[in-house]
Amino acid sequence: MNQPDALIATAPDTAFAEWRDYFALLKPRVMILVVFTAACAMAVAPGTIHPFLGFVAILCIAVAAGAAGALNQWYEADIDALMKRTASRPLPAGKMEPREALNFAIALSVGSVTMMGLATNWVAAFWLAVSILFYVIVYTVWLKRRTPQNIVIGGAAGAFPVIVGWAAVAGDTSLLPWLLFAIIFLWTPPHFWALALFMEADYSKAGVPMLPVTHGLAHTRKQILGYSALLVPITIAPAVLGLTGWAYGGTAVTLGIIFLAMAVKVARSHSARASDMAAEKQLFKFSLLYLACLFGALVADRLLLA
Ligand code: HEM
Ligand SMILES: CC(C)=CCC/C(C)=C/CC/C(C)=C/COP(=O)(O)OP(=O)(O)O
Repeated sequence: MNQPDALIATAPDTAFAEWRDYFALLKPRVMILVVFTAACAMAVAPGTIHPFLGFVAILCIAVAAGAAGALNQWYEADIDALMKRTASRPLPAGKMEPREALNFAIALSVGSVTMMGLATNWVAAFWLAVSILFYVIVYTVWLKRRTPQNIVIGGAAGAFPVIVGWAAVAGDTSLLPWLLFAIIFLWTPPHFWALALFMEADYSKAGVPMLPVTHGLAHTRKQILGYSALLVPITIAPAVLGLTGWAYGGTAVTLGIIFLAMAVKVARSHSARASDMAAEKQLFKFSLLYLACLFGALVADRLLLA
């Protein structure tokens, strides 16, 4: 092959980004649980919303979460290119021009916030804008490359959507939605650090100061247990305060015992190789099921009481 032919064969094809690439830019798998928690908050919020407007509100939260994920990928294509888990994303893989991704993400951000304001109310639209800005500016631009506390503070981004969902129906916020916010806020460190333990090599290679990279595996395991111990009482608080029934409370206690048992197993583990980290992988997977079941129970509890 002469030189120009070789270039054509290996150069990334950014001319024709496909719909699949745009879809991948939205981090759709993570979005599902974010949207689910927000939809559950909508279901238990006081007030009524027309089913069509409720659907539009959920769509706006999904689009905003996707837009924030796209802005995140636009900003950190350099580190995504260095990590095995993220190297095949559309930007590091050269399937899309950065400018295309940025325009797409800005259009979706502005569109979703505006649509939320028009379809529901501007309190919900305000918190939706805060969610996007928190994920992009506070987490991605400001904290991610600077401090291992990045996900503790930045984790609020993933907790705001429940406030958005609640406000879309109720028009304002109250104690219960802020407790739901606190649940996701405290859940995020065990969720993410369990994964970061077995992905430590990737983050270390990319120079991202995640806790296992900066403070080691043993310290991270202790922090996971500490945050889990804070999380479980907060999940039970809505029932204790009489804001939910005991169907939710009982589920929170049961799930909490399982979550704590798994976190203890992680804290006791000494594995240094990702391939030996069964307890960490189990906790990461369970963290997803845990949050889904907890929010599902919140809705089921409300239906039982109705
Ligand atoms: C700052 C906060 C958070 C960080 C840094 C974080 C980080 C991560 C990372 C790195 C992954 C692996 C993604 C992949 O390889 O595809 C992941 C997976 C996941 N996260 Fe989080 N996460 C955070 C908050 C949340 C929140 C708030 C939710 C939902 C409420 C969530 C839901 C999920 C889900 C559902 C997956 C599995 C995706 C899959 O199956 O590929 N995350 N998270
Ligand atoms: C409504 C709205 C704006 C919601 C956004 C909230 C949201 C999805 C928060 C979760 C944050 C998240 C997926 C971080 C992934 O970390 P990372 O970006 O460091 O992961 P990566 O290494 O996979 O890129």
